[in-house]
Amino acid sequence: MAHAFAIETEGLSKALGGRPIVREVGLAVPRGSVFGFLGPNGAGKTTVMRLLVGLLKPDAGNIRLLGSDLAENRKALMGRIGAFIETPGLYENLSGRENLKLACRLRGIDTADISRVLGIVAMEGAADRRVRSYSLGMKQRLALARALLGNPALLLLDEPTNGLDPEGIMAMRELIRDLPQRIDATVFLSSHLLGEVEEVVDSIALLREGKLIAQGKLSALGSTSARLKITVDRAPDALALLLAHGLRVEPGSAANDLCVTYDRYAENIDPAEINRRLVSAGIGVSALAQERLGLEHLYREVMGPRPAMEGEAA
Ligand SMILES: Nc1ncnc2c1ncn2[C@@H]1O[C@H](COP(=O)(O)OP(=O)(O)OP(=O)(O)O)[C@@H](O)[C@H]1O
Repeated sequence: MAHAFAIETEGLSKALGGRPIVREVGLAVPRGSVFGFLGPNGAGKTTVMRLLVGLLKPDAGNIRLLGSDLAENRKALMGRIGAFIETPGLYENLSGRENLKLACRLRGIDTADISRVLGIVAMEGAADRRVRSYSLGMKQRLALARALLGNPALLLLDEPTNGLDPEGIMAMRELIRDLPQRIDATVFLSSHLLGEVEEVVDSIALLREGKLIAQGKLSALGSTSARLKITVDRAPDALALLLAHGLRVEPGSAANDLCVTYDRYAENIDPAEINRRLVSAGIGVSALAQERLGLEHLYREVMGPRPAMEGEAA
């Protein structure tokens, strides 16, 4: 049956140790998307993942995966979902291939699928070595291969680049970016690092303190804020003039620069009109550039300032 969403939750809530950890989360993950589930450490991302694969039972709310209710169809659904949550959980004394064979046996998957998934994660060459000798990046790739066994329609990846070195992060990122072309699946991916997912996902949800605070297509979410950078010959006069017109304007990084920040959808800001106003007040305008503020800006706005590091001034 066709369904628009690979994951849909409604009022999903869970308390752990007497503390509410997941609070009325309503996720809507479009089918076929690469979806980034973002939030700072401790926001509750792993707990949501564990609820989605049935490792935890919700206190309240519903979960629909691939169009079916998880509580009613858990067994059938688990055969269509690949997941990699928290640690890779591999047998160190077995080779990569043996780990995959074992996973096939446990899940009733034909072992003929092993060469396909090894090919996707580019691990054919190392498949017969013991996992003990693998780098963390290789272990993560093998864990991804295991999640891909049986050609799942939904793939849940919890912080797949956690603990990897920059090279490992790059390799995993490229792998995830290419997944939609290689497999016909929805990919739901959690991370606490925005920069890490920004290039690979098409939609995101932001979680803070167990609550969903934004959700939608990256293009829509990331591009609503915009900035107009203006270079003038009399910055203080220009600043006063634009403030008097009710614009959100502040001095820019250089002495002759001003920055106007606005919402592209909510506010109708016309750069040509601003230029005319400045020029007719006798202010020379030498440059006027419009730039969209990326997801980084939204993330900071929604998530609040980055907490000060140890030894850093507050
Ligand atoms: N079994 C548990 N009992 C009590 N509290 C728990 C339990 N499991 C998790 N928590 C708490 O729930 C909160 C959310 O944890 P969770 O691991 O879901 O966050 P996260 O967003 O995945 O963070 P991280 O990126 O650090 O993994 C944390 O404050 C954690 O200490």
